Amino acid sequence: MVLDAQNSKISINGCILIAPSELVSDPVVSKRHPIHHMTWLYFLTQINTFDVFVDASVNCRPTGHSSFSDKVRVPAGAFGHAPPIVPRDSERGAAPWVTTPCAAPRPVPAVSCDRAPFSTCPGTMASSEDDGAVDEKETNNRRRNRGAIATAWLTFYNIAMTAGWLVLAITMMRFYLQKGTHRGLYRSIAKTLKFFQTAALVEVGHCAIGIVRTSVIVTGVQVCSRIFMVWFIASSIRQVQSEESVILFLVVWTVTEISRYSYYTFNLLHQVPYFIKWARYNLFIVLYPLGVVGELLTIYAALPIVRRTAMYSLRLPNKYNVSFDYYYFLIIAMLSYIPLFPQLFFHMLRQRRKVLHGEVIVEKDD
Ligand SMILES: CCCCCCCCCCCCC[C@@H](O)CC(=O)SCCNC(=O)CCNC(=O)[C@H](O)C(C)(C)COP(=O)(O)OP(=O)(O)OC[C@H]1O[C@@H](n2cnc3c(N)ncnc32)[C@H](O)[C@@H]1OP(=O)(O)O
Repeated sequence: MVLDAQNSKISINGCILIAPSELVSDPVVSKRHPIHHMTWLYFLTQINTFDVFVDASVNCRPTGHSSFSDKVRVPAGAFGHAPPIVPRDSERGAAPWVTTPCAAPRPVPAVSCDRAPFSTCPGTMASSEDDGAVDEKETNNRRRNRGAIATAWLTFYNIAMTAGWLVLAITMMRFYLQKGTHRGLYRSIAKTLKFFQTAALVEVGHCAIGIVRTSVIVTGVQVCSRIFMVWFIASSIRQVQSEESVILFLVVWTVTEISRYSYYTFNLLHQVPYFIKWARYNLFIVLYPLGVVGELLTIYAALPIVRRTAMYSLRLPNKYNVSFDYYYFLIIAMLSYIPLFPQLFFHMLRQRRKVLHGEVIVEKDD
């Protein structure tokens, strides 16, 4: 990929993306942040505000929309200091790319954001003469657009969750140091764990109302699978509580959540210590598989108990005339890790590339 700051061009895979002339002639675009505004332009395109032209004369891969059927990655470091914007699925326009130069670009609306009212919105363009001031203004715009109440709530939520998981970590360490065994450890933390893990349901709401830019589905799968582990396995089946696998996923979750929520907190305050960012976006590479192993081994250990006791199962005949076998449900739950876990893991790998390597990753829906 080639960035041509002077001519406001981004060339990806040999295809050159050119800004509509209105934007190129904008003094801010042409003099100050040409490439930065190309990012805006690019994403505005995703919400159908502009056309972006792909110069078909330049050795483009297959013409038409399919020329961008792969991922298009743009290193965000090239766009100045403003953080990259990744559009949510719903914002990716149906056919934003054109492969031949069009007629005049559509007029630029004053505010071009069609996102949820609290969301970060790339709607305004800075016009200050000073580079730093321009970036500052844009950062402030993003902050303002999320809304002070939403930011205050997220900060409170993340601090509370960091504190909760720290309490869990300290309780577990103290228990182990005092008793020298993991037996009984789960019971000592069960209430706190249930409270803080269940509170994570709020995060699905954050995504749904658009105050954080994460998919509801990804967050929903992650949070619900954890809640299921806590309420319907570890807390319901006492016999599994002393399994080593329970301790494995508890330790893994605790380390993950302390680094995750503290990262979010510092991120909201715009002061992230590097080691926290590093921990958030590297530890999961080891912790995620370990967590999955812990969870699966625990469910596996629960299977014979569930079969013996027929817990949470409904046998026919009954007044509802339905049958449900929790044993088979657990087997299906275990199998569902096969398609679902890779999705979460690769989502995190993409987040990692975005945050640590400054790549904006846009996946074409088609
Ligand atoms: C009911 C029957 C169930 C049957 C079972 C089904 C099985 C399914 C398989 C599931 C396997 C799960 C295994 C798992 O439980 C094991 C483990 O967790 S092991 C530990 C390792 N795990 C992890 O590291 C994942 C931890 N979880 C997460 O990271 C999130 O939940 C996840 C949704 C996976 C990813 O988070 P997100 O998409 O939000 O990524 P980022 O953290 O990079 O954030 C993106 C941007 O959003 C901002 N953000 C997000 N949340 C907040 C917040 N609370 N406050 C403020 N800001 C937030 C974040 O800052 C990013 O913003 P920006 O782009 O501006 O930087």
